[in-house]
Amino acid sequence: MTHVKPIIVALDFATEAPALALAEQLDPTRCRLKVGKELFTRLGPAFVERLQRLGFEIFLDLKFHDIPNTVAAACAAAADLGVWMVNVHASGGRAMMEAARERLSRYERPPLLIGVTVLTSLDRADLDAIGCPGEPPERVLALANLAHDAGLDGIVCSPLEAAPVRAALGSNFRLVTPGVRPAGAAHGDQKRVMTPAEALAAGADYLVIGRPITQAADPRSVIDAINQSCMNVAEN
Ligand SMILES: O=c1ccn([C@@H]2O[C@H](COP(=O)(O)O)[C@@H](O)[C@H]2O)c(=O)[nH]1
Repeated sequence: MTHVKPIIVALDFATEAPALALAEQLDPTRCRLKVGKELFTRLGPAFVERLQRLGFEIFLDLKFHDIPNTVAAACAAAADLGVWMVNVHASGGRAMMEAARERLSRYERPPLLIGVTVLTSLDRADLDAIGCPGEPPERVLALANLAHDAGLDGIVCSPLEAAPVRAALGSNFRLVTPGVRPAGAAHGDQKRVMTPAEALAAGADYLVIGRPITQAADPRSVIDAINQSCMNVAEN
């Protein structure tokens, strides 16, 4: 089987007009949308609902990281909004992730609950500097295991770690990968990067892609080209 609709477009905009203009150009059968901290802080739940009315499944990327009670309540707020996917920082700990899981289990159709491992903008030197020495894959695997044991549906990691996490945690654990760049695209602040086809071949389920699409002259053709490049990558 090949991947169905792997692209999640990161809708990182400062105002409503360009975000809505892009969403209205895109096809919900070809991609999902991600609403992150910038857009959500500016436009709030009403904008998420508007995107959902256009037919899009929404990944609400707010990366909750707080005490268990607070994170569980925030996840419930996301579920009430009807989003498709929500995330928490796995480094918030097992009790925090379990509290989120328990709270979402009260919903008939809860959003997918995903744990952020090591941000794709960090490399080994950055981990050293924040007092977490070691290679990113080592830390990603440890946090992936913790998220899995806490009952989460998957993790955010870079595609570079997809293969070892997939091998360790099996085919049902969702791997959501930012740090994806079509060949030749600028990496910007992303440090752990692969192309879309490489990411899927390594075991990623979803490709979170922002600037290469949102800043393109013709975002739809970039999405079509990425989907085309991924067509023959088999699921593993
Ligand atoms: O580790 C992470 C977690 C989240 N992100 C988010 O993904 C997109 C990537 O955007 P690009 O423009 O393709 O770099 C962005 O919204 C981040 O907040 C991430 O990059 N890495």
